[in-house]
Amino acid sequence: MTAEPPGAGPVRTAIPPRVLTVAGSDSGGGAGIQADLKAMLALGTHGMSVLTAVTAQNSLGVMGAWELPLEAIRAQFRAVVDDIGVQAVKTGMLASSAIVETVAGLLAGLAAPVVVDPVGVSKHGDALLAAEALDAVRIKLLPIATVATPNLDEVEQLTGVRVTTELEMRRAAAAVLEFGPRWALVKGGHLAGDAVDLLTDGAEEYWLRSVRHDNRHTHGTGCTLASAIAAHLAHGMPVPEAVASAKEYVTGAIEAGFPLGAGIGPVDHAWRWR
Ligand SMILES: Nc1ncnc2c1ncn2[C@@H]1O[C@H](COP(=O)(O)OP(=O)(O)OP(=O)(O)O)[C@@H](O)[C@H]1O
Ligand SMILES: Cc1ncc(COP(=O)(O)O)c(N)n1
Repeated sequence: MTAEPPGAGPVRTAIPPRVLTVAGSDSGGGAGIQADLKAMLALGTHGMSVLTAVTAQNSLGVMGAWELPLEAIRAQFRAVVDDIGVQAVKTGMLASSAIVETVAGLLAGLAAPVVVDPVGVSKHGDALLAAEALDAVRIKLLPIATVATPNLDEVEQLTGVRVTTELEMRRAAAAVLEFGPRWALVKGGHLAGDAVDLLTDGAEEYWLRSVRHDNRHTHGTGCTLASAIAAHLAHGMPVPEAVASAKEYVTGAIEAGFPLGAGIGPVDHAWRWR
C-alpha cells in the first residue's frame, strides 16, 4: 500500500449535479432555502441559493419578512450561473411583483429545467407573496416553468378554481396549464383522506397517492417536494419519474417529521440516513 500525500482526501469519481433554489430564508430551518438545501443534499446534489427575502420564523409562524434589493438578487444569480453553472432550478417565496419579474427575466435565459413552487402563504397563514404579485406569477413566471407545483389554496388564488374533491383537481390542473408551464403538479395535501397529487401535461396524467401520515409536524412539505423534483431533474430523470421519486421522498420525510418549538415542527430531510 502506498502512503497518501499529506492532506490528500478520497479521490472523487463524480461531481454532483448542481441545483439552484431561488427562495426566502426560514430562520427556523424548516421551510424555504434551508429546507431546499437539505433536500438537495439528501438527494445527492450540490445545492446553491439566491436569497430573495429573509423571514423571522419559527414553529409558531412568521414574525417578520424583509425583501432583498433586486440588485442583490441579480448579483447572487450571476455569481452562481456564470461560474458554477446550474442543471436545475427551484423557485419558492418571491414576495413581490418586482422580485417575480426580476427572477423570471433571469431564468428565461437559462437552459435548465425550472420547478416553480408558487408559494403564497405559510402553513400558519402568513402572506409570503403580495396580492399585487399574482399577475406577475401568472404572466411572467408560470410560462417558463417546466413544472409548477401549486397547493390547493395557490391554485384557487391563481386560477379561481376551487377544489374540494380529488376529481376537481383535473380542472384545476388544466387551468394552471393555461398559463404555460410544461407540467402542472396540483398538490392535494390539504384535502382529507389519502395525500393525492395530480401531475399532467395535458396529454399524460399521473395520480400520485400516498397514505396520509397522522403527523402535525409538516412544516416545509411543499418546499421539500419542489426541491426534490429539481434535484431529480438535475440527475437527468424525466419529469414523471422525478415527481414520483420526489413524492416518495417527501412522504418519508413527513412520516419522520419531528416536534421542535411549541408549534408545527419540520419534516425530516435526513430520514433515509437514520
Ligand atoms: N399528512 C400528510 N401525509 C402524507 N403526505 C402529505 C401530508 N400532507 C401533505 N402531504 C403531501 O406533501 C406534499 C406537499 O403538499 P402540500 O399540499 O402540503 O403542499 P404545500 O401546502 O405547498 O406545502 P407547504 O405547507 O409546505 O407550503 C404533497 O405531495 C402532499 O400530498
Ligand atoms: C421562507 C419560506 N418559504 C416557504 C414557506 C412555506 O412553507 P410552509 O407552508 O410549510 O410554512 C415558508 N413558511 N417560509
